[in-house]
Amino acid sequence: MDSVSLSEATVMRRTHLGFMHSFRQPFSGVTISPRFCHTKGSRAISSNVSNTKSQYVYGESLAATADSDYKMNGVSLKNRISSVKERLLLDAFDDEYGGVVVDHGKLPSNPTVFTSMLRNSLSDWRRKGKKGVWLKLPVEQSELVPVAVKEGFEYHHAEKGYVMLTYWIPEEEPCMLPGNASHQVGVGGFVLNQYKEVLVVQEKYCTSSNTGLWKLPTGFINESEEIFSGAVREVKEETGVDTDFLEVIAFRHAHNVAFEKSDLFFICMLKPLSYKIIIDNLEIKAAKWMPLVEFVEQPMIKGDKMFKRVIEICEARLRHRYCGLSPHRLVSTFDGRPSSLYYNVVDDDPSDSNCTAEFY
Ligand SMILES: NC(=O)c1ccc[n+]([C@@H]2O[C@H](COP(=O)([O-])OP(=O)(O)OC[C@H]3O[C@@H](n4cnc5c(N)ncnc54)[C@H](O)[C@@H]3O)[C@@H](O)[C@H]2O)c1
Repeated sequence: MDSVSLSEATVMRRTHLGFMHSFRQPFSGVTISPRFCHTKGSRAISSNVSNTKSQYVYGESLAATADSDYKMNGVSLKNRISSVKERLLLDAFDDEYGGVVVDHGKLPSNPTVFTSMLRNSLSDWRRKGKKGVWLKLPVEQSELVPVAVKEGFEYHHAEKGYVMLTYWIPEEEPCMLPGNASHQVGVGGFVLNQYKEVLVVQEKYCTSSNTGLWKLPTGFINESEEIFSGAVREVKEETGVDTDFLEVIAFRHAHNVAFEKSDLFFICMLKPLSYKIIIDNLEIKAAKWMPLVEFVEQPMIKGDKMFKRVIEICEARLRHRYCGLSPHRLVSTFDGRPSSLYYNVVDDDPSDSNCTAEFY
């Protein structure tokens, strides 16, 4: 109990006595800590209040009194009572699907208090017909995870700083909560210079069958990063070469790639803006400009259906016989978010087409 705050201790004792029973205790018999009674914009109930007004009790009879907006020391008792009751429930926001999102910034630190508040909240949400519950538990409060799991919550996803758990309340309806993100998103840069040389790397860590292979620079895009800027960043990080994004030439969709996750791999055509190579020693063993014909002749590229096809597509693009997808920034009124729509030719506006863009 040493890390339990006064307010949490109060909740714990109530829990022990029984929820409604403790509510029926007269003011004089209940220790109310200033923090427990504190509401936004009003002062805490002081101990002399409880002595003076000891005839008023929690529960239905007090609620009746509170409804008439009885005042103690000039402060509305009605507000105070609802504040005390709310403190026994977890703070949560409604979501647009009839569910609730628990405010992780206001979680109690003590697992016993959390157990009680979670149970009360689940009953309350069930009574109100709520559906899905989202509970984000920060890593600093990881001791609350087993409590939530014991109450029936399931893991949804985790990041470095938290684990997200969910609970589906309606027993008669199938769970409609969406699953965790199902894909990782990768990018590869096809960068060609004026001598028809392609920018290639040898990876430091790769399967034995790929040892010695000269390949396109590849990597993963970061959270909230655009495909076009992720490709430019990856090429810069691995080779030191600055580029301009031109087009998405093709993308590959594969499954069960990393811990059962699927993989979207966008092959991007980039225009070189610099030529000097400075490799990233952590990831890359070597990098160079390699004649395209030599690159294609590598047995691993020649024998790989996907890479062979990718090179064919890139060559067709060089001859203006093929057109990739270029990003167009727009805001959709559907969700109000700025986003990138990738497309190629717009028939009635040839200037919008990127098929004429040069590569170097
Ligand atoms: N590498 C290829 O030859 C190749 C071929 C086809 C498609 N792709 C696509 O390229 C995209 C990126 O793949 P990639 O092969 O460049 O990524 P990768 O697996 O090489 O990972 C990128 C970097 O992340 C780090 N990393 C990844 N997993 C790690 C781990 N378990 N421990 C420590 N460090 C780790 C390493 O620094 C690594 O260089 C994917 O979409 C993939 O499908 C790559």
